[in-house]
Amino acid sequence: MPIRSPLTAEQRTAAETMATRTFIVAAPGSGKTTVAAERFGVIRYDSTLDARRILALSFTRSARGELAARIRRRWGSRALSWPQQALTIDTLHCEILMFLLRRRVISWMGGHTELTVLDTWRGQQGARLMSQGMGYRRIAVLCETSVYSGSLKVTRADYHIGTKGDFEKHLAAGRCTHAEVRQVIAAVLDRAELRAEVANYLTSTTKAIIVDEVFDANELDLELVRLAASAGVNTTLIGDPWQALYDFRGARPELVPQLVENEGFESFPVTTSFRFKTSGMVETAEKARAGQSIMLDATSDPTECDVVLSHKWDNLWTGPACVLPLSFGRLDNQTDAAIALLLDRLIQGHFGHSAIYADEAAAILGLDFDVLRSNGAVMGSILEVLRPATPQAATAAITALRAILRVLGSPSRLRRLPKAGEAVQQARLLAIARRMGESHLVPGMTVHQSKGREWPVVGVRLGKAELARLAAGLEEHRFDDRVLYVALTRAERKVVLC
Ligand SMILES: Nc1ncnc2c1ncn2[C@@H]1O[C@H](COP(=O)(O)OP(=O)(O)OP(=O)(O)O)[C@@H](O)[C@H]1O
Repeated sequence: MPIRSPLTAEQRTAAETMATRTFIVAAPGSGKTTVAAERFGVIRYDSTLDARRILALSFTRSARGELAARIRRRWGSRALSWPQQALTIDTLHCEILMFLLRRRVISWMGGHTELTVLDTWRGQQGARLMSQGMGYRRIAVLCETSVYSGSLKVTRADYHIGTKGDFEKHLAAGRCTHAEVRQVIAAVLDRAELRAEVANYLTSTTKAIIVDEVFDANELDLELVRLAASAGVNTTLIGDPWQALYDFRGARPELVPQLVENEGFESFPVTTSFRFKTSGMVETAEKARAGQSIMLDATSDPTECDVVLSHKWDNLWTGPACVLPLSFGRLDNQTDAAIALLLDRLIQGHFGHSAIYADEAAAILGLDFDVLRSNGAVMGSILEVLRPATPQAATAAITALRAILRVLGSPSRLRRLPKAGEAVQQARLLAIARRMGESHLVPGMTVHQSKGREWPVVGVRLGKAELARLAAGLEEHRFDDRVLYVALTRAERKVVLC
């Protein structure tokens, strides 16, 4: 077994407690993920003979990946061998739903017991971008013990299915998204007899759950945690209320203290931060948490930064040309996807890893990402077309891009977009071209993407309103302030304005 890392007394107490309901609250860089990984092994390798799994849970794929990597690094690769698992909570929802279907506790349209669960309806038959006030979207409802289709007013812009026929065709084919899974699980947890089935499933399969970043949990996630804890599953919750960022997933950080109190969790604060290596950073992080005014210095040389962060992707693209953002953001059409793949080629060349959403872009275009990668020279040749950074070069590049994707096997025919759409794509290509002339590029990403990570020097691109919030003093209950807080606390040595 690998040698144990030197944990502080606080960290060790939290990781090794015999308590069965454990709540670990910790500041940035104080070792939340370190303690989560440690506790996983402490419970996994304790002396009790128990064949049930230890389940490490987080809320996004990247956070799950980071937690799994830390567990393996600390305890060796066998630490996560079957039945032990590190999952996103959405995957746990799917697992529970399919258990209920297989056991015929509830039934799905068409009698399916295995489902294809998509991230989004986007690209599926009948799906369109619907925003608030655009009528009703279809949802999954549970009547008695059968899943049917129902409807609900659109309250948040997203790709939804509005017509009953299209929606039911998907359900009858055993196809849904995580949203429908959550709708059904929420209905299941509302019914005592079905809730008891879930409790039985959890206690028979799972000895302990360790939930990292618990302040990103939504109401349903917390209800599942409550059920697991009250059913006797050893439950550890770890997080920092200042770092709750998943509002779009319905995160309800304010409900966590209530759950902790009502269910009798024992609290273990972990206070020493190992991230901050300079007195300046210690002071900045302390002031931010205390709601005191913060003034950041602007850098005259952004290449001194190891990363540049911003709330929104657009804000990174309008910044210095030496900052290469890892994405343009959400992919709304096939041309967006094509340009994301071109950006991926540039990012691969510079940083040796993928652009964010590159695999999603390949999927939208019906391309095999690995085949695309092995044809990297083709994308490289389009970047060369773009290099002069003129409008003519951008037009030539986009024309070549559309033609080449067909050659690479994309079944999609990338049509010209309406004039305004084409102008956006031209501007994006020119923004890529401008970066190609830079000798030193710094990666740019959103604060959401930076969560859980750290760099020596962090640049932040802030607007007037954000600077005003920093000057006024941050408040934990304000979502935008928490985004700023996470951005500031990614730096080990220095955080500067870019
Ligand atoms: N006891 C320790 N001794 C030395 N270094 C430590 C110790 N505990 C954690 N670290 C280091 O501190 C850094 C932050 O740890 P970790 O990522 O676990 O913190 P975190 O609280 O999860 O961070 P975040 O607030 O970003 O989510 C890592 O580089 C980790 O290796």
